[in-house]
Amino acid sequence: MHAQLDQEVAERSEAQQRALAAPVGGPADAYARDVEVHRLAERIHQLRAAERSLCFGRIDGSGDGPSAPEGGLHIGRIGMRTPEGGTLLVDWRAEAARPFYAATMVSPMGLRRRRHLRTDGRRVVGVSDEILDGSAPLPGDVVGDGPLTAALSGPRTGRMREAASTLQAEQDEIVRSSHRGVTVVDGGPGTGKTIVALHRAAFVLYAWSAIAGRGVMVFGPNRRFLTYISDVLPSLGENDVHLATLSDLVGAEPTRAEPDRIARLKGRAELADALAAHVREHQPHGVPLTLRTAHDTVVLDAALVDAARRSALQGASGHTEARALFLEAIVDDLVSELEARTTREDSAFEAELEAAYGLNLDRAVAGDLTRMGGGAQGTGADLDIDWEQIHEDLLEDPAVDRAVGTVWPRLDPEDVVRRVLADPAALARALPVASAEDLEQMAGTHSHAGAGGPTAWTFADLALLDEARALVDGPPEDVVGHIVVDEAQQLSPMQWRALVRRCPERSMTVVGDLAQAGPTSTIRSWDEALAPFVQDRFEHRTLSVNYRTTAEILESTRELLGRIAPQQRLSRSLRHGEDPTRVPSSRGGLLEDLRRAVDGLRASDPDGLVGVITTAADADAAQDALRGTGASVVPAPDARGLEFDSVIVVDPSAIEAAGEAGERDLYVARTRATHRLVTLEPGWDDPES
Ligand SMILES: Nc1ncnc2c1ncn2[C@@H]1O[C@H](COP(=O)(O)OP(=O)(O)OP(=O)(O)O)[C@@H](O)[C@H]1O
Repeated sequence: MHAQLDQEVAERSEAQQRALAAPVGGPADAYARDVEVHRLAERIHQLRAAERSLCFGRIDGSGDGPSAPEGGLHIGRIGMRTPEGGTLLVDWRAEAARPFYAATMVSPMGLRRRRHLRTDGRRVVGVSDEILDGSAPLPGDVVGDGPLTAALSGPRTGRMREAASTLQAEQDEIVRSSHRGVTVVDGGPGTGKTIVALHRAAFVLYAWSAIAGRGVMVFGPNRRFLTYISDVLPSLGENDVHLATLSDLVGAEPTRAEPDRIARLKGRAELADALAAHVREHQPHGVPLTLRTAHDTVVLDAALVDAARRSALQGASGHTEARALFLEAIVDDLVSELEARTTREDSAFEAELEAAYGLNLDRAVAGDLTRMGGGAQGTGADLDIDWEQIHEDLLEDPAVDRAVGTVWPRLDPEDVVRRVLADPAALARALPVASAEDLEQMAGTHSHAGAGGPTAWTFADLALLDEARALVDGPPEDVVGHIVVDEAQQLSPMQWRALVRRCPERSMTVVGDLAQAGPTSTIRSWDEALAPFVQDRFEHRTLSVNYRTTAEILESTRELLGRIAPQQRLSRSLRHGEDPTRVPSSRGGLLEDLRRAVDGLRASDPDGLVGVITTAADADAAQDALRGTGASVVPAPDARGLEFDSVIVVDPSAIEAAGEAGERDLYVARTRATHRLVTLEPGWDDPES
C-alpha cells in the first residue's frame, strides 16, 4: 500500500511540474493551470497526511454476507486503487466502510472479523481482532485488548487526536448520517461530542461535494479550544476547514468585561428588534421630501416617498444598498415632476402666445422643421431638454443627496450599536424583563462612548455589531455550506443569529451539553435555540458513553450534576481508575500546597499532562506559582472542551461561588481528567471551618 502511495505522490508531483512548465496562452489558460496545480497539491497533501496510519482496519465477510469481498476490505484514511483499478484501500468515510464501525455481535452485517491495525510509521506494531459472527477464532485471528481501550488509556498531548480508526457505532452513525439539515448532538462531558463533530466535518467534505465546495467552518468558543482541536482535521487530510471564534467572524476583539447579567441581556434576541427599529427610524415613514434643484424646487409628497422606500427595501439588502435604490427612485419621481411641470408651463406659455399674438408655436416650429428637412414632432420646447442627462446629473447632485440624507441618512453599524445601547427608552421597550438599574448600567457604559476614539467592545457586543452590520451593510459575504458548532450551549440567541447568518442553507452539526452552560447562556433547550431558524426541523442525538473520565471521577460528579441538571443522567464510563483525592490546604498556604501537589503528580507520572483549574481571579497567581512545572493553568470558565491526564481543581468552593455559573464551572472542571482528579481545598481539614 505504501508503495502505491509513493507511486501516486510521484505521479502527481510530476504532473504538477509538467503543468507548471507548460506554456500558457492567456489569462483563461493560466487560471485553468492554477486550478489544476492547486488540485494536485491538495491531493499530494492528502496522500502525505494519510501516510501515518494509512491503513488501520480490515473487515472480512463471513462468506454468506455481501459486506466484505473475499480477501477482506482494508479501511484507511484515504481511498486507493490498484494499478489495475481494483480496490486497494477504502476511505473510512465511504459507504463500504460502514460495517467496520457499525457491525456488532448482535448485528454482524455479514462480517466474520473486524481487525484493527496499529502502525508505527510504515510498520504494523499491533493487531487485534473481533470475531463478530460467533464462530471460533481461526489460526490467523488475534483476539486481544480493544484498540479503543489503548487509545483512551494513552497519555494526552495537549492536542486532540483524530479517532477515525476507533469511532464507535453510536458516534459513527451521527458522523455519516445522511441528514443534511441541522443535527444536534448532546451528551455529558467526555462522550465524544467534539470527536463526532470534527469527524462529521471530514465526512461532509468527503460525501457532499456541493456543500463542501461552499466551505465548512468549525466554530468554537475561544482560541484556546480551537488550538486544542486544530490538529484533528489536518491529520484526517482535510486542510480547507476554517476554524473560527465569534471574534474571528466579526473581526473585532472584546477589550472590556461586563457583569454577566448585562451580557445575558445583550444576548437576547429582542435586541435584534431594537437595532432593526433604530435603522427603520432612519428611513422615511409618512414624511414629504423637499428637493431644491437648479431647475426648480419640488416637494414629493409622503405617499411617493413611502412608495420609493418600499420598493428600495424590496430590491436591496441592507440600509446602505437600499438608500442607493431609494435615491434612484426619488430622482425618477423628481424628473417626472420636472417634466410634468415643463409640459404644463410650455402649454401655458403657448396658450398665452396664441391668445396675445394668435401664434401657434407647434405649427410654426413644425413648419420650420419641415423646411429644414426634419420631422414634425412635439413642441419646440421639448426638443431643447435632455431629460436623461438631467436624470444622470441629479443622481450625482450633492444637493439631492443631502436632501435624501435628511430622511435616509447613511448609518455606521458601530454607531447604531452605540446609540441603541445608550438609549434607555429603546432598551426599555426591547427588554421589558430588564430592571431599571440594568438598563441604566447598559446605557451608562455606552453613553460616553463614541465621542471619538474606538469603542471598547465587550464580548456580548460582538453579536450586536454583527447584527447591525447585516442591517446596514447587508448579510456577510463569507458564508459557508456547513457549520460545525462546538460547545453550542455557550451561545446566546444573538450569537446564534450571527452564526446562522453565515450558513444560509442551514446545514449544521451542533454539539454541546446544556449542563455545561456558561454564565451568560440563557438557552434552556435546543428547541429554544433553534426554533427561530429551523422551527423543530432538526435531528437530535444523545451520546451516552464517556470516553474521557474514569467511572470513579464521573461518580464524584453525581451530586453536582443532580443539582445543575436533575433531568440528566450520568453517562457510562468505559474505564476504571483511582478515586479522586482531596488535599487540605489553608488560604495562606494555598499556592505552596498547589506547587507541592503538582510536583507530586509530576513525580508519579512525569509525562502526564497536568491541568490546574482555578477561579478566574486566582489564575494569574497560580500561573506565577507554577512557573517551570509545565502544568497548564486554566480559569474554570475557559476549561470547557479541554482535557488533561491529571487535573487539580483549586478551591472548588471559590469556583462555585465565583459567578452565576459557578456550579456548572465546577462540574466542567471536575470532568476534565482522564486519570486523576485532585481537589485542593482550603479550610477543609480546619475544624473551625
Ligand atoms: N471513538 C473514540 N476513539 C478514541 N477516542 C475517543 C473516541 N471518542 C472520544 N474519544 C476521546 O474521548 C475524549 C473525550 O472526547 P470529546 O472531547 O470529544 O468529548 P466531549 O463530549 O466533547 O466532551 P466535553 O463535553 O467535555 O467537551 C477525547 O480525548 C477524545 O479523543
